[in-house]
Amino acid sequence: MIQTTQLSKKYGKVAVLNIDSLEIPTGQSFGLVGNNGAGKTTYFNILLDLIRPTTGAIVNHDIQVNQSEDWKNFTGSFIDESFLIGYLTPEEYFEFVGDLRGMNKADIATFLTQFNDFFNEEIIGKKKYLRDLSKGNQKKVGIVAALMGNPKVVILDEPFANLDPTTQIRLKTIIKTLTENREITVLISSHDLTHVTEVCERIVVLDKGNVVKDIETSTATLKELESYFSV
Ligand SMILES: Nc1ncnc2c1ncn2[C@@H]1O[C@H](COP(=O)(O)OP(=O)(O)OP(=O)(O)O)[C@@H](O)[C@H]1O
Repeated sequence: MIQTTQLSKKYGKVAVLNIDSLEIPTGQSFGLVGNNGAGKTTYFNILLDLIRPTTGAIVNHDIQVNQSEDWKNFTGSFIDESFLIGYLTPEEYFEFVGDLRGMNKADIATFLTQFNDFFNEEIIGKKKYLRDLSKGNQKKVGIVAALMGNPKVVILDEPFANLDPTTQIRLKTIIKTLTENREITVLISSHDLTHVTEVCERIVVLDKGNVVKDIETSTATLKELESYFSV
């Protein structure tokens, strides 16, 4: 369970996030949508203790994220390319992250074979530094690294952006597989309403930092969101 209580973030006098209460049960696939500047990344950054809230707190599986780092052992995330290390190759980066996650070389090799299709022969064995990969290929590395070491919580900020259509479809399969046993909590932000409604069982809409919709995904959700955003 991820519990958010009386959370706010202000820059100067400008409030960019204001969430009174939000509970994300364990095993839920949770989608966060909202227009540019709505506060999605701010929420994820607070959840990952990358920025401090002005008020309130987020508790990830009983650990208040800005009071202990223990949540890092079971939380995988990819927000943006600042999570990568540009002067490493993908293999070196996966070894680095895998090592942090308690995986040995054999574990890492076995883990990576699941993603052969997702990588589409563009990641492994190319002898390229991460900084020289295309934006989409950097994203593939970041997403896969976020899944290393059997995390209980996975947080992905706009995972579909910059990916080609084939890879987007493969990513949807990966996310659905990840969430099918309902043990892993997956949080995704997206501007792609079709993808997010397909992979998330719950969608929260942020507008100027406020929760304006909290929907259990159904066949009507995509239309509801499209009509909300077309106003
Ligand atoms: N360091 C900062 N100083 C001032 N304002 C900031 C700072 N960081 C973020 N903001 C503001 O906070 C608001 C929320 O930004 P955030 O990145 O969370 O939105 P978002 O929903 O992720 O948007 P997008 O869809 O464009 O990625 C924006 O108005 C942004 O300009």
